[in-house]
Amino acid sequence: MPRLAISPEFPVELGALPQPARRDALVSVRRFLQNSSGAPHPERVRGARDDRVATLRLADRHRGVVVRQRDVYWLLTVLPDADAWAYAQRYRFGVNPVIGVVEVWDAEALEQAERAIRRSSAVFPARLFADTCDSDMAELGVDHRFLPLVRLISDELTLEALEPLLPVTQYAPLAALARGESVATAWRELDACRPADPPSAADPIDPIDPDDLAAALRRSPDRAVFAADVRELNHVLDAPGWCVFLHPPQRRLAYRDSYGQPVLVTGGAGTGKTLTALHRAAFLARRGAGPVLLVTFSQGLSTELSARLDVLIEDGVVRKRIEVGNVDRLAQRVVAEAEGRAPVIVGADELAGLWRETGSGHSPAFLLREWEQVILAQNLLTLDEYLSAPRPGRGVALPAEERAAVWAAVEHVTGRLAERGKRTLLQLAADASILLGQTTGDLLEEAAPRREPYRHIVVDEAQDLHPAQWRLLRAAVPHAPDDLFIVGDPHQRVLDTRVSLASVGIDALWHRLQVSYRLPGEILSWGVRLRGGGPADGLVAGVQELYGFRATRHGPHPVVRAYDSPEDELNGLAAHVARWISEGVPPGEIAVAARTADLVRGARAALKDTGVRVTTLHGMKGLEFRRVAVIGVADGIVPAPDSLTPAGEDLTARAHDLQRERGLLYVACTRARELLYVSHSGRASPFLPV
Ligand SMILES: Nc1ncnc2c1ncn2[C@@H]1O[C@H](COP(=O)(O)OP(=O)(O)OP(=O)(O)O)[C@@H](O)[C@H]1O
Repeated sequence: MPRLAISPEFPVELGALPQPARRDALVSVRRFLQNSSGAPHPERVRGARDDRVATLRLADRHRGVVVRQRDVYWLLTVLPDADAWAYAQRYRFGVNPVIGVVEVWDAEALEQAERAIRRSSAVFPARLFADTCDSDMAELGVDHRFLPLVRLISDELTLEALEPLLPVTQYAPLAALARGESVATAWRELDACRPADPPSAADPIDPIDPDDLAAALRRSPDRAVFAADVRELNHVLDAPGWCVFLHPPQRRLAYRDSYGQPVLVTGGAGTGKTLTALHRAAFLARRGAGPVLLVTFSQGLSTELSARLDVLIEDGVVRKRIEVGNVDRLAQRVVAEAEGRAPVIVGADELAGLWRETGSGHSPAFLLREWEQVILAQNLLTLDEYLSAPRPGRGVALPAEERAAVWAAVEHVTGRLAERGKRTLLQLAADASILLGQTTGDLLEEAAPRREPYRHIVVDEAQDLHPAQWRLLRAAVPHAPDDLFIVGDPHQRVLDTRVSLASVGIDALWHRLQVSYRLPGEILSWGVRLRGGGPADGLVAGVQELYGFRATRHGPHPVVRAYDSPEDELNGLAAHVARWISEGVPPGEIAVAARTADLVRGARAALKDTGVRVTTLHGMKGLEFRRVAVIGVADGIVPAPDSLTPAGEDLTARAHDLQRERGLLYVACTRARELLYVSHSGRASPFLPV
């Protein structure tokens, strides 16, 4: 019986075939797997650069391309006959001698490039890799057949031009050397291409045989998934690619056997943080050590994540072990269970009224911020604690007598809330963490009943959680291996909270994802300029840069359109969206976002009956679409003037507000997988890159 491995491209190419070719190809692949009668035979390809390559006739005028070694067949693609033969002749396949994963070479294009490089090397004597000796090259896994060409490369641009023709395992270490990095750094670039942790002395694996393609395929789950039977084959072919083929850094993080301490994964927009979190939750649930909570920002996002888990996890019993929700819901449940009834949350207007009653001389917004960002954030319980507490992020010094007045105001408000039986959401989180932190039963009894409701918590969109919410999460899971797996991006913060995990008692191991698989380079670099490219704080101690954040493909540049009036702008939007739909983009893959509710209403009216999603900038968080339009990106709208602290009141707070508004626009603009359209009428928002 043949052993069949499927590449990530195959299900995509199969899905793109017209019927009935698609149906016939599917039947042929099943027959091939089962070796049943009528199964296609491998046919050699004349002129193939790799003599292990063959084609399988899968449907009328359509062929699959396979690489064969012994009984293993790696099914790469399915194409019309002529294209399949051309594909089969073009590529060769190898094994990285250092990390043992498969390598795909665009051999035909490389031969052409080699001729050009030889010609230019006769003219330009410079050699980019003159300082790296052959043994270092071997240590970096540089292919011995490729090395003579590497030696002729004269500059970085030539190397960059070769990137699409080379396996990433060859390009990444060479690119690091070309940037002037050390051999050790270049080796780390290669190491990052491993889909699993390197073998340890305690757990050695078979040594790497560069001729053993089948073993290399088993080490390359991002390039090949083995299907043992028709059920597994159907899963690989039917499930979305993200369920089956994780990129190596994502897989390493999601499927590490165990972490001895909490883990934090940060990364730019579209680097696969949410996917990694979903796979980690699925992995932990399959292991079955106890209930898993997957926490995200909003109710809307948790519905989205729930639906994706349903797709990812086929086994209903495993799926049931994961609860998806947001922190507010968790807090509500814990408090409701303890108090026997649902807690009542105070409305924003009522709360502002209570602050006004205090007559403290500060605005309700100032008092609320002081309460949430200083007092609740640090869990300050007495005036003395408050008097001596630092006030990070607050630009106006508060002398002792003013602090006493603020404290009195807070006591007034909390007192009135208590009388009315109401709380804010942050108070609720604080109450819930206290309830979970209380010991129960006899303290002398060794096996006191545990209060933590979960064995594992996985957190998505972590950048916007408040310290009170972190304390609740910490209290909801016991200190044990694999307790907390946290993903987030401080550059996408849309709330005021800036908390380092260490400050809330979470000592996390920090990993980074750097490659955006969502964004084309053009949207990514425009977005980085919009975001300011500068560092952001939060989650880790100190700041994080966007440096190193990169894309894997190209696309159109973002379109920025200026209109004379808001009416023209809406007409322009309607015309663009109509064109996109006429180009065949499904309306569900288009989103329109704006800063204000008025603009959202206007856009909804202009796009009535199109089926396109229209939402606020906040509503775009965590989502993804093929095409995105962000409208009303004008001065006076973005940043929203009434969300900014007056400069006269607190300059630092104002600077933070501006960062938050910038982050919000950045989040909305980085939802586009394919095309981004931004418009304004009147003067452009000061955030837009020039
Ligand atoms: N392994 C993968 N297979 C297929 N697609 C992927 C993979 N990794 C990332 N992508 C693409 O990138 C997108 C981004 O993934 P994900 O939503 O997990 O990123 P993120 O880092 O959480 O993004 P953000 O922070 O911007 O919300 C996916 O929806 C998908 O289009």
